[in-house]
Amino acid sequence: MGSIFSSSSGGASKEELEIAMDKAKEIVSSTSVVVFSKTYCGYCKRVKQLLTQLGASYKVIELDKESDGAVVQSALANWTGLRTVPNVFIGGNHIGGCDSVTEKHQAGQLIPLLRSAGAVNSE
Ligand SMILES: N[C@@H](CCC(=O)N[C@@H](CS)C(=O)NCC(=O)O)C(=O)O
Repeated sequence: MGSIFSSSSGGASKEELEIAMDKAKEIVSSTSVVVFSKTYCGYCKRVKQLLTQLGASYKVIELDKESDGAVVQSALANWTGLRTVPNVFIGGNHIGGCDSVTEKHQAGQLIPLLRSAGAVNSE
């Protein structure tokens, strides 16, 4: 039985957090690029636009549309230390939020990461 606070990010039970963590890890390990996002989040839109512009294939999990989205967000925070969205993973590695993705792109590191993850063509 879930906690009565299970819909809030701060009140998930240990079991709910473990289930959400397993789910997040399964998605990250089986997908080359994952953006944990919220539909109304401008930073998320920026990241999704950049990835689209670079021709990358990526999976988006809109946490505000998932019934367990708040718990998944808490599990991601425990795992990565990042409480906000977007929360981006490439090739199974944690990249971070919009600022980190943008910095990597400006440093010329994003496209190589996307290539080695098989998310863009590598010619
Ligand atoms: N500096 C962060 C900003 C991200 C941010 O502030 N995201 C907001 C949504 S637009 C957020 O996650 N707020 C808390 C929440 O929605 O739980 C980044 O570069 O990703």
